[in-house]
Amino acid sequence: MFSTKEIPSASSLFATYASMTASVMLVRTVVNDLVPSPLRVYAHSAFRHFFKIRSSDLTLIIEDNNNISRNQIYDAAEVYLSTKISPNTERLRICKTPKEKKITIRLEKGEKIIDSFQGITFKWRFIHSEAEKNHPHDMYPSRSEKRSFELSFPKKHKDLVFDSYVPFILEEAKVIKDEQRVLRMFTLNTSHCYGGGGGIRWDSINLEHPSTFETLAMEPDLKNVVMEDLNRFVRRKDFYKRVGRAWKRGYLLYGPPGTGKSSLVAAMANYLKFDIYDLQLANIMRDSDLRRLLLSTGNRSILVIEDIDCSVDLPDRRSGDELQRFDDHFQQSKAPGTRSGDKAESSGAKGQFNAQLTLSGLLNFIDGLWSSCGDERIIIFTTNHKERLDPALLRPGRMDMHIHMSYCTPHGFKLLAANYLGISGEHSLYGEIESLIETTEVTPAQVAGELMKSEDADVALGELVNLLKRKKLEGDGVVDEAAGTTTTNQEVGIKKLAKRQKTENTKPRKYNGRKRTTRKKL
Ligand SMILES: Nc1ncnc2c1ncn2[C@@H]1O[C@H](COP(=O)(O)OP(=O)(O)OP(=O)(O)O)[C@@H](O)[C@H]1O
Ligand SMILES: [Mg+2]
Repeated sequence: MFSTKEIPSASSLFATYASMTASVMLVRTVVNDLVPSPLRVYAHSAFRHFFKIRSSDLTLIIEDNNNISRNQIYDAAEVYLSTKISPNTERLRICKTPKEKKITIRLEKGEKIIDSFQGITFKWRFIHSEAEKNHPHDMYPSRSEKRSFELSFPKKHKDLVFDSYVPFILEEAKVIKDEQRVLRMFTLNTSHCYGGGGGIRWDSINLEHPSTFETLAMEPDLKNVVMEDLNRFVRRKDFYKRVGRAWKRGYLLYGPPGTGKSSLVAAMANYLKFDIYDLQLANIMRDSDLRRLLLSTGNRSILVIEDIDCSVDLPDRRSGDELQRFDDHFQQSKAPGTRSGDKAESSGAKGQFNAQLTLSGLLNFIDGLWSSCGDERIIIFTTNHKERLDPALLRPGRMDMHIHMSYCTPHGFKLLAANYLGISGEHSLYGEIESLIETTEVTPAQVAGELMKSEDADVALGELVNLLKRKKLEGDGVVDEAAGTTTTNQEVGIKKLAKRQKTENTKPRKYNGRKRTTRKKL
């Protein structure tokens, strides 16, 4: 603190400043005259080198692209940092496109985020700048946006950042993106094909099937085996490459109608976050179409062919005349007044005329070109009649896993009761239901149907008891839905055994067009 007396006057301050400036200029003139220029420059830079204040931090610049392709680290950081927004953040950008499930949150320019990883603090800053691009031939300069992140951290952790932190962000972003990903369900659009211009092509809608492994009534051991198999498949990219196999896996789901085959396909898609391509072979007439369609499927997808036993006939290749007749027939069936969507009708027509599509052709293509041109492909066939399938489909290595979806068990029933009625513990009717289920072949779909009849657990379970008793009363037997006949338990056993023996002894007959009146879709 100065006393009033000690405060220097403005004129004395000016005089001091003027004399100092004069001295500095004098020294500079003397040095310039006496010291040669190169030596002067060297001395100057050496002085700056030794006396500059050094930062202990390293800053990495992560730009959004390198002018050719996107920078994966930038994209991952953008996703990762959107989960690290702190209460201090002042400006954010939000967006939601029709195809997105959730609102996307991104940082606004200049915003900072503090993150910590393995006890180390990382400072992130989002930079968004606009630069003018001046090309020699452009009359008007265009503006280009540059987005980047600055990542600052103590220099000594440089290796940790490259070896652990950045890979961690890439992995985390993948998980977050998978969670947010809206799955698509692709089906065939035939409206433009065969004379209508264009060709058969995939159309997609959001896949909003709610089936998951939690909601599936399946024996826990089987469920675990399937989930573990899927996990192993997705994490073994390097393995498949090393052993020279295409990164694909095939599943055959078989069992009576209403046992959850389609639900399992949806559960697998939801679990892996894979899109579904529902290939209705009945709509494909030419190998060339099939090839084009399969090649246009995306990676990380499940290709499903439902009811493989009835959707493909395997005739010998027929003459071109017959193919022409088929095309004519197809055009007629699309004429007004005909039921073009009738599955029985179209499969009958196909069985009669289709000459170009064969199951072995399909399998060869799937084994060959298609499987090797993409990554993370799953193919699933479903059938109610495994014994009717062509041996080519069942030969080792073609379908990696055969999954039998069977009738409801006491465990499956309890899971459905918990899901549909919210019963968490026991119920007075459980004992009776469980013993009835053990001795009656009832599908999970039938059980679910009864449980949906009332929100009142007592009423719904009462309905289920009635159904089970009715089934028992029908001659202590079961309804063999696949055959559409009622048989006794013993006969079912005998019939199954007979079928199996027949299958083992003889080549399965080619089954052409099993007709079903109702068709459940994914
Ligand atoms: N195992 C199951 N767990 C839970 N729900 C099931 C199960 N099986 C069937 N359901 C219920 O029954 C309905 C029909 O099942 P789904 O379509 O999966 O049977 P499916 O085996 O594919 O029959 P289909 O052979 O006729 O195609 C489903 O929407 C689901 O609500
Ligand atoms: Mg099905």
